[in-house]
Amino acid sequence: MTTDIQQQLSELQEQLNYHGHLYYVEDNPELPDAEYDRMMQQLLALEAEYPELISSDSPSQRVGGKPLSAFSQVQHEIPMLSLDNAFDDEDLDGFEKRLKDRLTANTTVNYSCEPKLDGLAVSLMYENGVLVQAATRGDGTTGENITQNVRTIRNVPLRLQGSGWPQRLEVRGEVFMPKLGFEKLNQTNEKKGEKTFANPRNAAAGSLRQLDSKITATRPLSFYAYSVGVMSDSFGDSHVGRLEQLKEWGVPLSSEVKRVENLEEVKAYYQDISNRREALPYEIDGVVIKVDDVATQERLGFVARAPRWAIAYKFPAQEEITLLEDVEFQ
Ligand SMILES: NC(=O)c1c(N)nc(OC2CCCC2)nc1O[C@@H]1CCC[C@@H]1O
Repeated sequence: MTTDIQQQLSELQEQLNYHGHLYYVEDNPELPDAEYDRMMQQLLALEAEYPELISSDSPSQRVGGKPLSAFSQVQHEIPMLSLDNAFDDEDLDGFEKRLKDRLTANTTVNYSCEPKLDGLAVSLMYENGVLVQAATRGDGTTGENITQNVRTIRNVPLRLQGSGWPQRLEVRGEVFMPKLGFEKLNQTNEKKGEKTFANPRNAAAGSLRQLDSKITATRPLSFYAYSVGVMSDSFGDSHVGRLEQLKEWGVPLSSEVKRVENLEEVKAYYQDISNRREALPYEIDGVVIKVDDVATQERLGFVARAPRWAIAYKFPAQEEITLLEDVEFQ
């Protein structure tokens, strides 16, 4: 009897995970929402009848249990670093000069170019392909355990897809609130006379810091990966290649991640993203440039808390741009 029910449960979970991935990660659903909801109701009914068969990575388990009294602490096995800043092309030239001085002459260096998402850095730990822990970056060494809240983020896979992932795999990335979701949340809160948020970053931070994950579950949060931390088996020798491998395993990435072959192309990428910044569905405050080759990253290492092999190339603060417009129209 139970095996038959178990068969039915795992098929429903499989279907809901597959269609949930298409909807939340690929933004390309195959199923009408009503059909998806009907299947979820079916799963919930079955699990209510056989609670002993509920598995933690079931799609029905996204919204956590009772509220926490406090967040427990998490020690990051590998520190979560911050980034040095560049503000103009000269700073960028200096970044490349410093790193090339430390490499054998005329080493060609490819770069990974990524939008610098303006949200909160988090760490997702997967064991045997199942999400077992999520933590904030905190001070880089110690963060807060926000697993219950991160599980409510619809594009965060509770279970990795495909196969071949390391037994332990830490995915690092940014939790953010897309601009449209932010606008809707503030309008709703305004109407209800509740507090509104100053910007999507604050809204994301406030939503992740809820002790009651049922509140987090109502907030339009999203997640994009940007690096790998702990891995029990190493994979890939290119940073962009690793990110693409994460995508194969069902982990969402920004579609703007790109490998380029030299600093000129980095500057062109920066200009292109800067031109399209207002049209992007999420807020960014620059682009992140990384040496793509993993072995070269390891050779270059870090200075204090920031890597020698990565830099954030920031846009001028918005108010400066406004001043500039004032000057032009005066
Ligand atoms: N905010 C981002 O989009 C971003 C990114 N695309 N890539 C990285 O790479 C890490 C790994 C190596 C050094 C920093 N970090 C990012 O954000 C960091 C997290 C903490 C401080 C920065 O905001």
